[in-house]
Amino acid sequence: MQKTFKNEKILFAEPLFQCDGLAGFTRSELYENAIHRTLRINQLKKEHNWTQEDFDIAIRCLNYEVGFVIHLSMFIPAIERLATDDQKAKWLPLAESYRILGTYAQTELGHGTNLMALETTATFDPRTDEFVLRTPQLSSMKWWPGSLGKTATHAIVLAQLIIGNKNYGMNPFMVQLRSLEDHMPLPGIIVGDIGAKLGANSNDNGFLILNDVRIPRENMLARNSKVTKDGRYIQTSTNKANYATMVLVRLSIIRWAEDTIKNGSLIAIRYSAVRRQSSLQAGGPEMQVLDYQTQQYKIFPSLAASYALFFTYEAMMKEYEIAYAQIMRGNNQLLGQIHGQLSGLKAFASDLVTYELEMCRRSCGGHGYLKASVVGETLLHTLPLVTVEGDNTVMYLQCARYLLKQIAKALAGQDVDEPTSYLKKDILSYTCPVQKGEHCTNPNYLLKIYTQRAHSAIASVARQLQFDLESGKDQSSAFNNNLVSLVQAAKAHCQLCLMKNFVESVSALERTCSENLASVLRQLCLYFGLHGIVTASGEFLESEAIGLQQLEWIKAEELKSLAAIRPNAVALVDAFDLHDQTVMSALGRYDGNAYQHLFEAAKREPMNQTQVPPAYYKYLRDLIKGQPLAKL
Ligand SMILES: CC(C)(COP(=O)(O)OP(=O)(O)OC[C@H]1O[C@@H](n2cnc3c(N)ncnc32)[C@H](O)[C@@H]1OP(=O)(O)O)[C@@H](O)C(=O)NCCC(=O)NCCSC(=O)/C=C/CC(=O)O
Ligand SMILES: Cc1cc2nc3c(=O)[nH]c(=O)nc-3n(C[C@H](O)[C@H](O)[C@H](O)COP(=O)(O)OP(=O)(O)OC[C@H]3O[C@@H](n4cnc5c(N)ncnc54)[C@H](O)[C@@H]3O)c2cc1C
Repeated sequence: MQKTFKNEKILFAEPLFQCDGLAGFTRSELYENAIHRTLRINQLKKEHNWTQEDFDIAIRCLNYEVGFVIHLSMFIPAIERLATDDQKAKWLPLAESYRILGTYAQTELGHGTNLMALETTATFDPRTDEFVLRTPQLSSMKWWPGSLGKTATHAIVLAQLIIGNKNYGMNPFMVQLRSLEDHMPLPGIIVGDIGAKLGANSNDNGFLILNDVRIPRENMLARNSKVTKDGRYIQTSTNKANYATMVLVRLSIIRWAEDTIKNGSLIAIRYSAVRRQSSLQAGGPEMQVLDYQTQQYKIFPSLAASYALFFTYEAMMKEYEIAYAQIMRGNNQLLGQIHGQLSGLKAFASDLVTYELEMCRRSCGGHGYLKASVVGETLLHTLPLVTVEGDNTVMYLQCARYLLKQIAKALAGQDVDEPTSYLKKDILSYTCPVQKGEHCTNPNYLLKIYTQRAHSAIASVARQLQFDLESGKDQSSAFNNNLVSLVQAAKAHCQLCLMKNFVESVSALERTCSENLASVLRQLCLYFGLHGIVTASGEFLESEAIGLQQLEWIKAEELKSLAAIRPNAVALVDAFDLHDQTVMSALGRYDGNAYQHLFEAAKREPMNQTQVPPAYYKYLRDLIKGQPLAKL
């Protein structure tokens, strides 16, 4: 699955990268440990001539538990996408050599989703050929950017550009925050950490107040628009090109989601293989819990999702590279498609994995509630994905907006983008391909069912919107009246994309891999398709993509699939080729000795470093000896 990291032994030979879940670390220790890790990986890269891909895989091996991730995942990519060639020549060498450490400061205390309403301003001062940056009120302060609190020396600040008394919308500005001499905040800069979070506490997400901070005109990243010395605003590309960095990160979130669900399903399946509990035969031997149908029903979806997201990421990476190669040459033809696709898939992938990770955690029983199992930690670390780079609901709506435009083109007989080509079909000519039970074992038949359900959902909400508009509702009321259906249509399209990528990828692999492997992957793909229909059966029935008889056959086939996957379940997670130090779970170790590793982890617990706790001397001793307690 993940390209085997040939340098794994080098990485995990070092104690720095062996922290078993980093249990007991304070926030400051987590923060320091993360920075230390990033810089040590950078040294290893130089010492062993690693490629940038090796460096990136090393960070993934550590579950991104490293320092200044934003510098690498957003600050540098933003310079690459938003700066002119001259600006790149100035800023990229500094950023790539860590001479400056950056963040992407867009979200404010009062606004994260609605970029048009961001309050930070950058006012052009022609007298001094500078921009004056200001966060005018409490709600304007930048709030959330990663590494902003204590690390970043620079920020790409997204601000409303003001020239004279005209607002030219959100534009990117390079702002130095801290001295490169003593790391103190510069004049006019108030910056700090926003406080402890549910997870990812090694990251110093921060706040930033800008009090009339002056920067030179050339600090406006000007690939897509610039201001001349005499104060003229010149737009050289669509202003949405300034959103480019977010599109890239939405793509990387699909990869992040894939990585986390692989960890979760590996822990749950390996533990379920070694855990024996109860028996179905009175007096019989205790069963591996992995043999209970309900346990398989709970955790095989995460296994299938791991492979589905792997194939979808690979497909979307190719789609993204084609789109951005064109966009960087000034051809924005694919901008809407890649934005619509990645908005929806980022939301769908993060929704899917946060749900399935909790199922993986629950399937580990009590031990799933221990930090040492790491599956709970993985969930906490994954939760932000439903919010970062765009709240999922808002992202689904962006995807739905794209789908509405595509179906309008299809109905007008115009060309549509490849990902929505199914909208050109005559929705009324559909006949469910599953006409008898055994037809449920054909993933291509299931794909036709997914296609009809998505087409029907998009067509239905488009019709309802049209009806609302024709009955006199204004645009925004008609939209708000149908937001739930729009989200539903976007989810249907995204689920179709995952199924399509899974079916097509397995079909391509069949031509080169062994029949044994092909049959295992076909089985997993079939299961993914069946399970997806069962869990959204209402929508599949409503769209008439299937009838009740088909649903009955599909549910029966899904349960049969569980038994078919069971013999290969452990091998399928071993195939992720994840090092124990990557998974870091006492329950998911390759050697299967869960109880021993749990006990080792308990022994490392700081509270166990002394036999008698300090609280005994303060409170318990007198209590136990019946002595009168001093006033507390
Ligand atoms: C919700 C958004 C997209 C609304 O944007 P807005 O400017 O208000 O435009 P419209 O919805 O009216 O759309 C206009 C037009 O622009 C197209 N478009 C929108 N976004 C993009 C894009 N990214 N790329 C290309 N094109 C885009 C849209 O399709 C419309 O096209 P038409 O042809 O139909 O006119 C916007 O407000 C938004 O993106 N909000 C989410 C904010 C966000 O994602 N923040 C992330 C901050 S960084 C972060 O979270 C980092 C986390 C670090 C970590 O991961 O740990
Ligand atoms: C861990 C973490 C790291 C982050 N890192 C960064 C960073 O490095 N840089 C940065 O700039 N930002 C960062 N962010 C901020 C993040 O991008 C925002 O939180 C995100 O864009 C959501 O915006 P919001 O928080 O304002 O939520 P809101 O938009 O206020 O959402 C609140 C609710 O309102 C709903 N809602 C909002 N608008 C609409 C609408 N139009 N239609 C329907 N419903 C709507 C949402 O669905 C949600 O349910 C980070 C956030 C987190 C959690």
